[in-house]
Amino acid sequence: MSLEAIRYSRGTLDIIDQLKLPHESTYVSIRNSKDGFDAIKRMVVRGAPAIAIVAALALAVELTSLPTIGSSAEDRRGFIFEKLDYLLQSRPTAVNLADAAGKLKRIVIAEAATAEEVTERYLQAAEQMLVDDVQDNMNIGKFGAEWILQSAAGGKDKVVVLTHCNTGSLATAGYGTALGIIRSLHFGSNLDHAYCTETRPYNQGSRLTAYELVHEKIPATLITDSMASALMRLKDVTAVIVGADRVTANGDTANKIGTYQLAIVAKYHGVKFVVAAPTTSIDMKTLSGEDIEIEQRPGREMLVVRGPRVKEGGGEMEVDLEHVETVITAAAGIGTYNPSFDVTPNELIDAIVTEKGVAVKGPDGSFNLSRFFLVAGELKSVKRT
Ligand SMILES: CSC[C@H]1O[C@H](OP(=O)(O)O)[C@H](O)[C@@H]1O
Repeated sequence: MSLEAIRYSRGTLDIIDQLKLPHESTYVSIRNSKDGFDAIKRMVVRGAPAIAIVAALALAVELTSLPTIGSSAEDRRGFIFEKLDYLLQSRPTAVNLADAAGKLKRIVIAEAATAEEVTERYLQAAEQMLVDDVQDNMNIGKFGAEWILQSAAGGKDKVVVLTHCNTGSLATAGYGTALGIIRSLHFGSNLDHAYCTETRPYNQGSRLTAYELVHEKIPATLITDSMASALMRLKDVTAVIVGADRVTANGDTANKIGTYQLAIVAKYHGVKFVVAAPTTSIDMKTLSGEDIEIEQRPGREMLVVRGPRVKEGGGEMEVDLEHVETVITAAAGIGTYNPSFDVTPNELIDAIVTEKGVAVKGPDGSFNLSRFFLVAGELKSVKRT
C-alpha cells in the first residue's frame, strides 16, 4: 500500500483518501478548486503542509483544464486570486495554506504580458512547492535527530520518543516533519523505540502514524491518548516530538488537540518537548498563540467511528472490507466539544526544528524565529494574503 499522499502531474491530481486508511488505500481525483476545498474540509487530505500543497495544485489542475479562462493577464490574475481566497476558507488554523496563497499571489502579480504567462508562472510555483516540501522535511529530520542526540539523549546513542497525531508522509509531500525526525533517528540507528498516541477523535495516530511506522518497520508501540502521562512516568522517554499547524512569532504553537497536555506532562517529567515545523508553518505576523483561530470540528466526528468488521473466523486484525460500518460510541443526546487544535505556550517548548535549523530559547527565555526569514541581513517579507 502507498504512503504517497499526493500524486500530481500537470493536469491531474490524485490524493489518497485518508478517511479510509489504514484498511483501504484508494485515491480520489481532484479536478478543480471545489474538489480541493471539499477534500481539505472533510479531511480526506489533512496535515498542514499537505493541505497547502493540495490547495495550490487543485487550482493548478483547474487552470490547466481552463486554458482560456480570463482573456487578459489581469483577468487571469483575478481568477487565481478569487480561487485562492476561496480555498483559504477550507480550514483556518494551519498557516501553511495562507502562506502558500500569499506566495502564489505575489508570483502571479508580477508583470506579465499574457494570460498564458500568468498561468505558467502559477503552475511552476505550485509544482515547486510539492518538490520543496520533501527536501524541507528531510532537513527537519536531520536537524531534529542531531538536536535530540546532542541535547536530550544524555550521552545515549539510542533514544525513546513519543509523537502525537500524524506528521509523516500522509501529512506532507513526503518524509514528514515530526515523523521525519523519527525516520532520521531510525535510519541513523539512533532510535530505540517510538510511541505514538491514537489521537482521538480522527485517530491520525492509530490509523495513519501507526500505518507509516509499520510500513517502514520502525519499532513502535501505539498508546491511547490517556496513557501518555503514565508512559512518561514509567518509561525512559527521551523526547516528545510533535508537528505544528501554526507557530507564532513568540514560539507559541497550535497543533493537534492533546498536544498541550503532552507538553505539560513532559515538563513535569523533565522530558524534552520538540516542535517540528517547516518555516511555512511559522506565522511571524501573529504575535502569540492567543491570536490563533482554533478550528471547531463537527461533534459527530467524536460520536461515531467508521471501519470494517473483523472477518468472521479470521484473525483479530483480519478485516472484512465488504462490511464497513459506522458505529455510534456515545450516549444519544450528549453535548460535544470538538476543537481540532490547542495551543502550547512557548515556555513548554524546548526546541523548534525547521528546515533552516533549530531554534531554542535565548537567555531571556524567548525564541528568535525572525532569523529564519532573514535574506542578506534583511527581514524578508513574511506577508500573508
Ligand atoms: C505536518 S502536519 C502538521 C499538523 O497537522 C495535523 O492536523 P490535521 O490532521 O487536523 O490536519 C496535526 O496537527 C499535525 O501535527
